[in-house]
Amino acid sequence: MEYKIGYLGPKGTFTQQAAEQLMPDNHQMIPYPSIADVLIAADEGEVDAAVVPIENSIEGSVNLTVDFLAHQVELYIVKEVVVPVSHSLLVNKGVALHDVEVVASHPQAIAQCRQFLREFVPSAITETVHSTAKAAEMIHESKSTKMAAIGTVLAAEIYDLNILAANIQDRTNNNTRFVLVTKKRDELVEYVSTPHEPWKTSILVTLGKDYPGALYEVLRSFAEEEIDLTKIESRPTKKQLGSYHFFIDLQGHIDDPSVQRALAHVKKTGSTLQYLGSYQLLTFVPAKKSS
Ligand SMILES: O=C(O)C(=O)Cc1ccccc1
Repeated sequence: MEYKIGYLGPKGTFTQQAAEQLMPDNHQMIPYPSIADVLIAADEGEVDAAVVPIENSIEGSVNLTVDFLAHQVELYIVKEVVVPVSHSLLVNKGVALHDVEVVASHPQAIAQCRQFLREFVPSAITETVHSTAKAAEMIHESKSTKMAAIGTVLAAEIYDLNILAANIQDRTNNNTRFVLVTKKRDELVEYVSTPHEPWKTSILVTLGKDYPGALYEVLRSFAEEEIDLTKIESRPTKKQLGSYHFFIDLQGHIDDPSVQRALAHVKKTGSTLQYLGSYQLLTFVPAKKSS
């Protein structure tokens, strides 16, 4: 089966590298200019699935992705991969560090390299664009002698740029979680899942009404079933100030009896549940260095 897979483009993003690992066979890989565009494309059936970043070990959730999954589209996570992210500072040939007046990239990439920027290009201003590779493409096309991009080594090759500095992220341990999301949940889960690997489930819980211990009751439902939570994050419901819902990742499959019992209990407390998918983790395989 050949699928159409949308990813946050253009060519040379970290997301493309994640997409190629998540869907390694011969699929049609289609770059989209923003996270919103690729999620809408998957929601409207223009592609079979989309790959987007969802969480970073330094900066936390990619809010745009998380909020889109909650409010804007009906898509399910069917697989995740954690990619070690190493950023490079990319410029047109002949440009030196002291020439750099503007540093462009995805906001998370800029945020992950703050210390480097403050130390080495303290007077440069930053410009945020939809992806790291978009910044690289922009610099190549504009032939700018004042701009640098933060991006991948792959983008340096594709857009014919020099790497002024490598590994510029503030922490060496910089990992990003990417997810494969789709409307064709059952078909794609079957395609990407492997036997004997553990499952995770993502849900969104909205408290029914606010009372002392409401969240505690929700958490107790999982504790009683001895279900391990791997993430809990509150995000505004966007309805009024101070109103939140909770993104919860838990260990187990939605069909596990203990998960079913816990979720039934959550519902009994008056909370509503949105299922975001049960999926497995793909182990990332670093690309072999070309010699
Ligand atoms: O995939 C990319 O290249 C992006 O622009 C998103 C991103 C930014 C920073 C870390 C990982 C992914």
